Amino acid sequence: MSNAHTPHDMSDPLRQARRITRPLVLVGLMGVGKTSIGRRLASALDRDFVDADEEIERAADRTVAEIFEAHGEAYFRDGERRVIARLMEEGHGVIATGGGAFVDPETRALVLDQGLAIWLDCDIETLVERTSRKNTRPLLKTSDPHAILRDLKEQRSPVYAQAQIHVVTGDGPHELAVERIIEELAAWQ
Ligand SMILES: Nc1ncnc2c1ncn2[C@@H]1O[C@H](COP(=O)(O)OP(=O)(O)O)[C@@H](O)[C@H]1O
Ligand SMILES: O=C(O)C1=C[C@@H](OP(=O)(O)O)[C@@H](O)[C@H](O)C1
Ligand SMILES: [Mg+2]
Repeated sequence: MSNAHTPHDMSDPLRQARRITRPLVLVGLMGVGKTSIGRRLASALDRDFVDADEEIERAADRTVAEIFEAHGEAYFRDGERRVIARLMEEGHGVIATGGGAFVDPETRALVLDQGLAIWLDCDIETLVERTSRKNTRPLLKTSDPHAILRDLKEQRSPVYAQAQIHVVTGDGPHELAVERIIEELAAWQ
C-alpha cells in the first residue's frame, strides 16, 4: 500500500536526516562533487544551499582564479576563512566548501563544533577526469594535474578524515551520492 505523496510517507532516512539542524558542510578534494552534490542534497532536504567559492567570488567581485593570480593563495585563504565564518554564523542548511578550506585549523574547528562535516571521497582517476572539464581551478593549471591531486589526497586525507561523516562516492550519478549521504545522516545522531 502506497500513499507516496503524504509527508508521513517520506522515506525514513530522509525524515531522520531532516532532523539535523546544524549546517551540513561538504569537504573533500576538487572535483569530488561538493558543489553539485551539495546543491542536490540541500534540495532533497528542503534546506538552503551556499557555495563558499561563489560567496568569495561575490565578495571579491573576482573569480577564484583571478584572486590567486592577483594576490596569491595565502590571500585567497584569508578571504575563504572569513567568508566561511560568516556563512556558519548565518546558519545555512548546506554549505559546499572549496577543497582547501577544511585544512585551515580555524575553519575546521568552527565547522566541527557548529556544523556537521561530510567528507566526500572518490578515486583520483575520477577526480582528474571531472576537473579536466573546466580550467577554473588554479591549483590544477599544471602539466600534471594527476600528480597534484594524488599529492593533495595524501596530504589532506588525514585532515578530511576528521569530518564526522565519510561518504565514498563512485562515478555513479549525483542522486546516488545524495542517497548515500542521506543514509549516513540518518544513521548519525
Ligand atoms: N557523482 C557525480 N557523478 C557525475 N558527475 C559528477 C559527480 N560529482 C561531480 N560531478 C561532476 O564533476 C564536476 C565537478 O564537480 P563539483 O561539484 O564542481 O566538485 P567540487 O565542488 O567538489 O570541486 C562537475 O561537472 C560535476 O557535475
Ligand atoms: O582544493 C583547493 O585548494 C581548492 C579547491 C577549489 O574548490 P573546489 O574544491 O570546489 O574545486 C577552490 O576553492 C580553489 O581552486 C582551491
Ligand atoms: Mg566546488
